[in-house]
Amino acid sequence: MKRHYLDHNATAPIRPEVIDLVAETMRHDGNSLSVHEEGRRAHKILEDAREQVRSLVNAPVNGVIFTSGGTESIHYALHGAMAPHKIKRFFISALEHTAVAANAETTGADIEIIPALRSGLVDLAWLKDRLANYDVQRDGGFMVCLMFANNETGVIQPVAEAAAITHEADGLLFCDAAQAVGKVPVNFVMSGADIMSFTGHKFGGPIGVGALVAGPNLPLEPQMRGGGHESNRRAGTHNVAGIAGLGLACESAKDSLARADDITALRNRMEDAAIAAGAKIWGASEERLPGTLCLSADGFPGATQLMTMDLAGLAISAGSACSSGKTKPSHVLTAMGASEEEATSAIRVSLGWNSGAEDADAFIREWPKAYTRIKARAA
Ligand SMILES: Cc1ncc(COP(=O)(O)O)c(C=O)c1O
Repeated sequence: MKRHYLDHNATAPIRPEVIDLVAETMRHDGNSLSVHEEGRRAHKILEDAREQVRSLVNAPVNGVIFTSGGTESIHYALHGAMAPHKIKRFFISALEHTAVAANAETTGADIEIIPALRSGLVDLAWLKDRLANYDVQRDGGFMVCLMFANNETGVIQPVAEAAAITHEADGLLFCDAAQAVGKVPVNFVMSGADIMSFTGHKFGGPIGVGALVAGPNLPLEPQMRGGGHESNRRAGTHNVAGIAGLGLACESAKDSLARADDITALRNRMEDAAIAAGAKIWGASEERLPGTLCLSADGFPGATQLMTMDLAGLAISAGSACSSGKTKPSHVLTAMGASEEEATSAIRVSLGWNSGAEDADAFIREWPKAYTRIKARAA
């Protein structure tokens, strides 16, 4: 049976040209700190990849630090800011990936959750009100954490506005752009974020390689210490092949950005079919990632939907699968005001760089049929 992969937000298939480059680079791997020819070649590969990353997200010169992925970048951003910026409090949007709150908790700083609106946007009015009473001299430094786009609903967040509110009160803004880079235009400078993170495997790069982007003059305490890699900012022998793959994925992603309207049209076709069958869509009133569809289907548990679609040849996800690997009710939908029934009957369908009409058609053929069957059984 032909499989249809509709779970790009969990991880996207790696691009074939990236596999070729990673394999080729591994054959000649050198240590980028070695001064011999092999080392110099590795160094050049890294710096070329850094330029490719910089160009995709408009990062400042010397503003890209390579890491092992999104989770490490989040850890680095939060823990690395603690001492230099005397952080005493994190304001974390209720929509963030679990890695953000989990890493903030281990810093020992206080945490406040910024509520979400039913639309899937963060509640900026809440943040504005809260920061009007915040005094950095009295209360200590703070960081606001707001993702670029949500992994479950795809809703694009008002990062630039949040950054302006944050800076007005002398805080730092960290933006987890893991789901946005390579899918929609991301411009670090225009976003207003002080620190941004992303990961290669969400848009066709290799798993296990990502980046932290920050102005070169923003003090951040290194979290991995040892060798002098990444200009003493992140120790450990470089994953040269993986980084070369990340660079190429950034280059190739420019084509996917050009396909965004096509991907949106495919998503909208699936969405219309789901609505016609009785589904409720999350985040539909806001600007979303082109390929992301999050729906609830009363009486059709997410785990059952996942298994039914899997048997029909479609890979989708249910609940917070992206972050937990489990199908517990999504904290994102719950924060948006979903009832328990709505949250437990939610699934996420996500398209990406290699999705085509046949993938959307498979969903349109299989999902409404399955839901109609479930409803008929319950009647
Ligand atoms: C929004 C978001 N942030 C961070 C991550 C973690 O990235 P990584 O899997 O590279 O550690 C993910 C994906 O799991 C994500 O969706």
